Amino acid sequence: MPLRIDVITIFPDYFAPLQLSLMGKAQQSGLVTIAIHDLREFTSDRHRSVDDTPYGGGAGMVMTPEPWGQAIDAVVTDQSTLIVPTPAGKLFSQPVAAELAHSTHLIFACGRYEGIDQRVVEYYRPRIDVRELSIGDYVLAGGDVATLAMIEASVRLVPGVLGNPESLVEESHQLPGVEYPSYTKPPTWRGLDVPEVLLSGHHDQIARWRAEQSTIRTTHNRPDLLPGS
Ligand SMILES: N#Cc1c(-c2ccc3ccn(Cc4cccnc4)c3c2)n[nH]c1N
Repeated sequence: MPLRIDVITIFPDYFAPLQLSLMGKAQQSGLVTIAIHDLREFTSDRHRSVDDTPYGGGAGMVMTPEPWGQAIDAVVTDQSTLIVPTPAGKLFSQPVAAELAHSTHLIFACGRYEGIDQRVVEYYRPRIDVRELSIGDYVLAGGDVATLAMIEASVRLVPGVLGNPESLVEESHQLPGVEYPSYTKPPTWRGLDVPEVLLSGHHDQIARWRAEQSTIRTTHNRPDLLPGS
């Protein structure tokens, strides 16, 4: 049963990259189906409006609930998980990507402006799994880039999408800490040599060196990922 993904957005063109590379191959192989829906197709006024002023005042505009209700109703089933990207969401992570990779149907609601009327989340929460997710502690202009990131991180974990599942084992955020540095040909580049141990053929020594490099890199770049931190 392929993973079905429906993306609802006012900027469908943001999702053209999903036809390329690994994501494109995943769709061609039938492991994943991705459909992009223009929210404005679900409006009923001649201006195809999707936003209005916020109750309680404040800057910016808020996305009105009805177009979202119409759009989500058009694709939702009792197997759906509704993902709402938002700066206020729980942090998206590799474990969350793995959960999403094993879902049946994902609906991504890509908001813009100051976000989507909260009643959309409130309406669907008693009916299906609803997850408000953030990809990090910085503010984007909308949910589209976050959705692209979450789709890519999740779809690459769908069994069969990656040619060599081995490559999933040693990558950052799978193992504790970050991954070791990588090198390839030429053995010397602009006077810089590849670490000798990697050319030695001594697999135990290489494994030990890589573990040391992972710890050094984690300590320097992501001490928060060190065991016991
Ligand atoms: N995931 C995620 C996000 C977002 C994000 C996601 C959806 C929307 C819809 C609108 N905005 C702009 C906006 C600006 C200011 C306040 N509230 C909203 C979004 C930002 N920003 N940063 C993340 N990690």
